[in-house]
Amino acid sequence: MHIVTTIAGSDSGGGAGIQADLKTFQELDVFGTSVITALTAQNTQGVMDVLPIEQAFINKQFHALLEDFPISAIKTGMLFSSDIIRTIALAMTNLTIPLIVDPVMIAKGGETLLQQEAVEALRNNLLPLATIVTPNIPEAETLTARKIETVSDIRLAAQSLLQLGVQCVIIKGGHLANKDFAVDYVFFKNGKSFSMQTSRIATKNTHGTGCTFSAALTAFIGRQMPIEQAIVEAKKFIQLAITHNLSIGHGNGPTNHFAYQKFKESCEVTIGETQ
Ligand SMILES: Nc1ncnc2c1ncn2[C@@H]1O[C@H](COP(=O)(O)OP(=O)(O)OP(=O)(O)O)[C@@H](O)[C@H]1O
Ligand SMILES: Cc1ncc(COP(=O)(O)O)c(N)n1
Repeated sequence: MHIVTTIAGSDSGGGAGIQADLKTFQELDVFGTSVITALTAQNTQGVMDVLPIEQAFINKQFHALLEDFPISAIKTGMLFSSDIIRTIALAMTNLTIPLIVDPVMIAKGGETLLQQEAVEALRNNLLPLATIVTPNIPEAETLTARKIETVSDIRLAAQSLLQLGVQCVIIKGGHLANKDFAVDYVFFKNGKSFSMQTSRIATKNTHGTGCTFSAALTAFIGRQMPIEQAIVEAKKFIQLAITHNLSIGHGNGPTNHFAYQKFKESCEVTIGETQ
């Protein structure tokens, strides 16, 4: 059994954060473990409050796992503060476990999940240790201090992130003006790149899409799947989870983690160039 870890915030509403990650891990046959960085009082309508966990206790959770389990992949989600980021980065130094960093910054409702002052720590302390980083367009803009409006801007932003030492950058194109397709752009350190296109699902139930995508990627990487295949399978997982989204709650409902196992054979991802 492959064992993977999510280092993220708890979403009491169950659609994002630790809860989305563990549901995804379960569906993909890996054993999920967790380090909780913050509690959120949250539902499909928004984040009411955030309670960060003390650094020393985050450290204890992480070391409890490292001492007992042969972890095969780790992901990070909501990290909230520069202190928490530095704690995780320090614990990750000298580990050779693949690290997937989802640079969560702002919730769908606009609430802060990463303090402004923590962006530098994310760039300087954690990204150099990352195997894969998965920003959406606003996150990539914040991390690179560049405006992104075209595919050529995406390429420049990815190059700037690769220069920090990240092995692979996936920029999720959900915020580009494209009503028909959801296109993500993948860039590797060795210069290779490709795009992944699926049909855009018209739904408001997209709570936790970023968390679920990066958790699926972590599960496939943890299962030792080759990285390019893992990225495409994770795109299939999130496409099916959004297609079969759940209308629960009064706001932005969650995605459906059960859909992939049922429908994976029928999901098409079109691979293209990044021009
Ligand atoms: N409506 C949608 N239909 C199909 N895929 C989507 C949709 N919304 C997001 N995705 C995909 O879900 C994955 C996670 O996207 P994520 O939500 O983190 O980023 P985004 O789409 O760029 O931003 P946001 O959803 O915050 O507008 C990506 O693969 C993205 O392309
Ligand atoms: C605890 C927590 N972590 C992350 C998100 C972001 O969710 P999304 O995946 O929709 O960007 C969230 N709303 N809450």
